Amino acid sequence: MVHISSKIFGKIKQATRKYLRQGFRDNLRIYVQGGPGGNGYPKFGGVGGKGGDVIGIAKENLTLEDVYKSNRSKRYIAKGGRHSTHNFILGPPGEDLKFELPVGVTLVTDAGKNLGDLNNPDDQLVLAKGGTGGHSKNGYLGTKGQAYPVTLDLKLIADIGLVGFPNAGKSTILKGISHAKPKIANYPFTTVKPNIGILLYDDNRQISMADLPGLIEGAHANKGMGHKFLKHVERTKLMLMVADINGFQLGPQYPHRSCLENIMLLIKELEMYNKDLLSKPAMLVINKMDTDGALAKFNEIESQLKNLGGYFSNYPEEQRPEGKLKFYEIIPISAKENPESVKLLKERLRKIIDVIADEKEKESQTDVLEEVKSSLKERGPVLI
Ligand SMILES: Nc1nc2c(ncn2[C@@H]2O[C@H](COP(=O)(O)OP(=O)(O)OP(=O)(O)O)[C@@H](O)[C@H]2O)c(=O)[nH]1
Repeated sequence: MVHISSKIFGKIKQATRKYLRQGFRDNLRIYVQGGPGGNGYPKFGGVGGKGGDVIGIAKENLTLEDVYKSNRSKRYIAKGGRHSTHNFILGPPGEDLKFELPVGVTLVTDAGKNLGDLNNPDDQLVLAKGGTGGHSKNGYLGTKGQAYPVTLDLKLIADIGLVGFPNAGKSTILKGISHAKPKIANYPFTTVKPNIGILLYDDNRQISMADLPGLIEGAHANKGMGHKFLKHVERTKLMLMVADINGFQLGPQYPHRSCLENIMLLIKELEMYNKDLLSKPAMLVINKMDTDGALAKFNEIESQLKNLGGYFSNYPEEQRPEGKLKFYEIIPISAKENPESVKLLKERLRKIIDVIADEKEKESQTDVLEEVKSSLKERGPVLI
């Protein structure tokens, strides 16, 4: 998309968002090393103690900045196992090194091996295993523990992620929809905290919504930055795409793009990052319906909105997305001037999130059923 956008928008001066200037840390590279195993004691067939493991434990309300500040050396080295001696034939194991990490981190080694995710509080993950103790089968020499640099990559976990070009009204929607006293989620994103809101419903149901502003803006403004934020969309249950009915123009020197063109660019942007994003549940909001001529514009494009594929086919291949993004619903609103429309949006979001949850539930039930069926096929009685 970077190149597509630059074709369309030309070279764009970087616009830095406030929280980007504040230096929000969403990844951190550390070094982990399991403790070495202790040596065995050949004379008595003694076994050396196992080296300690390095273990990460997920904790809420923690940021990667906190992790960094608590250990600026960024080295996590577990204790070695003790050697076997004539007093301790079985050498005592080395102590594990446990430390806390924010909920939502993925841990990847430099070689690209994914060690796993910490998605829920108190989840634990062994980042580096300690070495085994020396014994008769390994010449009584303890082995080294695993050791490598690991990158902690923090992904936002929210039910809904707002996706859109700058100025479309994402922040206004977030503020309006979680208005009164917006409950700011307990997410470990100190610097982006104001961009995550909770939608509270009468029955106390809560749905979290994240404004991911750097997302698209960054993708076309400078290489990498937009993609850096696009990763947060991956974990949301629903993408809420927001487009201004009047379209978007980055500045007087750039061409004006219509609402439909913006939608196409956004979809292409998502596709270029990860085409799997297009199979995520999505909903489209057309904002600023209070502005002059908005209703006429909406009526004009309504049929095309329902058949985006047909509309995109008017554009050259390199500009239009290859895949399709299916919107559950398309809702025109005015985030600023029409609280009723925002209320309606809030209700529809609840419905859709519930439908998605039901579908997931059915899927997991089908999975279990399939598992049971296949295990019966292998081991169960043959029914004649
Ligand atoms: N007329 C009108 N203006 C709106 C509406 N919603 C938002 N705005 C205005 O549009 C401008 C941009 O709104 P934001 O909510 O900051 O948009 P955003 O998508 O978060 O923009 P970035 O922060 O640049 O990503 C502000 O001046 C808002 O007051 C609307 O429904 N109608």
